[in-house]
Amino acid sequence: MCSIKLASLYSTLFEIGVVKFGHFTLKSGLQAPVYVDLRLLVSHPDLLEAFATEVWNTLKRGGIEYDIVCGVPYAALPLATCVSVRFNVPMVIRRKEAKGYGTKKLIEGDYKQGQRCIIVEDVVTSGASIWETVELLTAEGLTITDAVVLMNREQGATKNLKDLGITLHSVCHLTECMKALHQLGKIDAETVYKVTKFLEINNETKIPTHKAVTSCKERKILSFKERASLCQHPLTKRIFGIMEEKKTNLCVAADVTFCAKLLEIAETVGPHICVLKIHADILEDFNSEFPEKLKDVAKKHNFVIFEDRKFADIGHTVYMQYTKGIHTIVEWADIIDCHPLPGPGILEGLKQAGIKKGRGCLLIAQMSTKGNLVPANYPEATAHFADHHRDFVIGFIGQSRLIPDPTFINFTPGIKLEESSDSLGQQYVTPQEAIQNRGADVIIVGRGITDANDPQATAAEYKKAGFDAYSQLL
Ligand SMILES: O=c1ccn([C@@H]2O[C@H](COP(=O)(O)O)[C@@H](O)[C@H]2O)c(=O)[nH]1
Repeated sequence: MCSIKLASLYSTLFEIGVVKFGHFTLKSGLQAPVYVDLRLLVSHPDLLEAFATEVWNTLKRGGIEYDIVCGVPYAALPLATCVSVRFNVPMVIRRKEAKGYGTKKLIEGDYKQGQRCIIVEDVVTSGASIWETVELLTAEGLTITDAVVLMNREQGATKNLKDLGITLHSVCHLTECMKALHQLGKIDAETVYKVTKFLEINNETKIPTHKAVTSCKERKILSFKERASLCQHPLTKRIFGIMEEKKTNLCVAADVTFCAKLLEIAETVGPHICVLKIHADILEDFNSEFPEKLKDVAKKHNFVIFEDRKFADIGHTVYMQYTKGIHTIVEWADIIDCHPLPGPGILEGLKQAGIKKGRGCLLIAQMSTKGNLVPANYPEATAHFADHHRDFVIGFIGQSRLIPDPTFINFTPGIKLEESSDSLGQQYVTPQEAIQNRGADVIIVGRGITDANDPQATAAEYKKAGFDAYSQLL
């Protein structure tokens, strides 16, 4: 049972449209029957102040001591500001991006190393945004052990943050709010049932691990030349050699539907790339002469060919998909990729055909798309898998570096010069973000280059951005 005071606050939240019931898509891509939009609080200063007082009381009841507050940008900034002003606690502001001029600070405000900071958040699902803020403030020397949230959706954040050493204090819980609204006659039993079921099924959302598992600070960054010298697999050695010689870590994804167009792109971007990635199955006029023509261009411009087939079946089937049919991929693709999901059999099947031809395989550890279902522990399991198949696995496709081993190549798709997304869930980060913060070695760029007015000049631009980003780490 919640207090009368909280019940009346819940009722007001419902009246002003902060808590809504219906069909919503969350930031993670998950479809939910309930949505909490606390950004609306800024239009109700009395309510904002009432909740700031509840935040303060929650921390007081928990006996939490702190010197500074910091709101998770941007939605929790008004709440943190209100706590700061109302209770006279100094505040710092975390910027989402460093300023490109002046001090280039990521945190605004005065603070000293070792000061205790409390993180203030409006709503939590997995706790990812709180954790991002904790990581950043900790790197700046602040001490963080606790966070406080206004509305806990009860979908895993408390446990996720506890596992990371952060105690989460919650002013309101979604189930409690829903029960209060039902008792007050604001919502019906069916809505309560739907939301309860949704929360039961989705109570273990994870903090996505898109940041490099092994950060650049923790591993020594080697030049591509040094990495080539360490490799056992001839193909990995060759790719690092090309990267060093051509000063490029750019892979172009030529997703076009006619062979002539693909060959034209290969000619145009060839001088700027180390790898050309294709999807042979989208070529409407694929024919037996095409692979030979593509191999000639690859030889001329010194790049390797990657067929992004994303194999995902049992060993016997993938062996046939790799070697038979109209594409006979094994005959011309230096690199292929597969999902490790089916288990070791998939690699055994591909290896039977690929090893003797000196081919290599990338394991798909993470996807770049919004709402993808890759579980949090999948990338680590993929890394383990790679370790046991070094004779064929040459690296990973993913959004973060999985293991520091410099003999694996990390390819990252979802790259554009500006952070953005497409209408079908693709999410883009910049070459700098992918390489410097997420540990990518090779950036995969598709439409950013192929749809540009001048693909050659744009490829040169991406080549420079990617190579500079890596060189700055050395
Ligand atoms: O997680 C993944 C895995 C593969 N891709 C592939 O990369 C390119 C990206 O093309 P853009 O035009 O730059 O979006 C495309 O061929 C995908 O099949 C990926 O995007 N995400």
